[in-house]
Amino acid sequence: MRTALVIGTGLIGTSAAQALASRGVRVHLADHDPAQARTAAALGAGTDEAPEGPVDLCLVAVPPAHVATTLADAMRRGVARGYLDVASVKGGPRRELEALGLDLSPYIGTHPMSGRERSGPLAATADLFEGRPWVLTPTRDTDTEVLNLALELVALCRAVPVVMDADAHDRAVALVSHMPHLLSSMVAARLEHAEESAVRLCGQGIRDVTRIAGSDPRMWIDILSANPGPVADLLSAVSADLDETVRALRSLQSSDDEKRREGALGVEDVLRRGNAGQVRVPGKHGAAPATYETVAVLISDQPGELARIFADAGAAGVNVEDVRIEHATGQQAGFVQLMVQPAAAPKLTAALRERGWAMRQ
Ligand SMILES: NC(=O)C1=CN([C@@H]2O[C@H](COP(=O)(O)OP(=O)(O)OC[C@H]3O[C@@H](n4cnc5c(N)ncnc54)[C@H](O)[C@@H]3O)[C@@H](O)[C@H]2O)C=CC1
Ligand SMILES: O=C(O)C(=O)Cc1ccc(O)cc1
Repeated sequence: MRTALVIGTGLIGTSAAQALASRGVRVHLADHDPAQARTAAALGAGTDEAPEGPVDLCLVAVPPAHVATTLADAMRRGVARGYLDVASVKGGPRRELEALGLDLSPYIGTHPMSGRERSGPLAATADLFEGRPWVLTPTRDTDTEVLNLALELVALCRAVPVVMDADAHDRAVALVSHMPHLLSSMVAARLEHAEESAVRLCGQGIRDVTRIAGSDPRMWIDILSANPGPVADLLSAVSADLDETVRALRSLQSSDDEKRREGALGVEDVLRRGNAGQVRVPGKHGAAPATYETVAVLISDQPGELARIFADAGAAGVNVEDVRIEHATGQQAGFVQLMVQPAAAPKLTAALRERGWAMRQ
């Protein structure tokens, strides 16, 4: 692939454009808000000048409700040899395109399973998709040349291609993305009017559970509107679990020993089923869950501290597999938890200590 046009230069469009541009593809950037395309260009994602002739691949990265009209417009103008979108839902946009009566052989619906709770080009990073699944939903009618272009895009973004049927994809993401998103919002919503004295006790657990509740509601209304049935089915199963758990907790309040035993069994049941589900969540790069050792380093809230730690870990020859930041409430300091292979932990601890970092024992 030598040339590409990215329409919609927000988080996903700009991240993909940066990855392509960094690997030698000439990328053109377009957005209905020209300032977004200018910002993406300034971030090294390509040029905001229009291409002179058809490009190899047109990637549409606009909110789901605008995908079909944006694609239809681009296809009618003949801007590319192949057309992809990246929307978080796949069945609806395809049906909308079919209803518009277009030849869909040069189109594939795709979905990179990677993102963030922040929007816009300033949140983009060229490595956003590295090691993450990128779903492709070709059909019998898809042009082979376009499928090859899509696979090339996924490879250039260092993602892992996964081929699926569009409706099967929508049921799967209802389970692993859309239903969890709503639950995250519901947990976070309990904090809105909570006492400050309670909120200041927040630790890493609630940060993990509520991170995605910070996402743009306009985008999520679009996503959920295009997948309401599968999400409602899952939420109703969760609702049954909630009812059971409330009953169990009420039994635990009883003065009757037998009732309290029943209550404890009910609570244990949901916790154990949670354990069984949690171990199925793949680790980084879609591999089996890995057990890392955590090395915790004290940092002050100053610019460049994190970059220095990563540089020192790199100089010690240790690969940091994952990272978490634990802010100390009300202080200008916190701990960075570096997750590394267990065998590398003593080496990293020694190297960082030698370079003057304060380590948590
Ligand atoms: N946010 C995430 O974590 C993920 C999002 N997606 C999908 O990627 C797509 C883009 O999402 P984000 O990049 O997060 O959104 P974003 O809000 O960061 O960017 C969307 C961009 O599209 C532009 N836009 C809106 N309507 C347009 C139109 N009609 N023509 C041209 N440009 C238009 C906006 O100005 C904005 O720059 C969505 O379909 C979303 O479902 C897929 C995977 C992850
Ligand atoms: O922030 C995260 O961890 C996400 O999982 C973001 C995300 C949002 C929407 C998608 O369609 C895919 C991924």
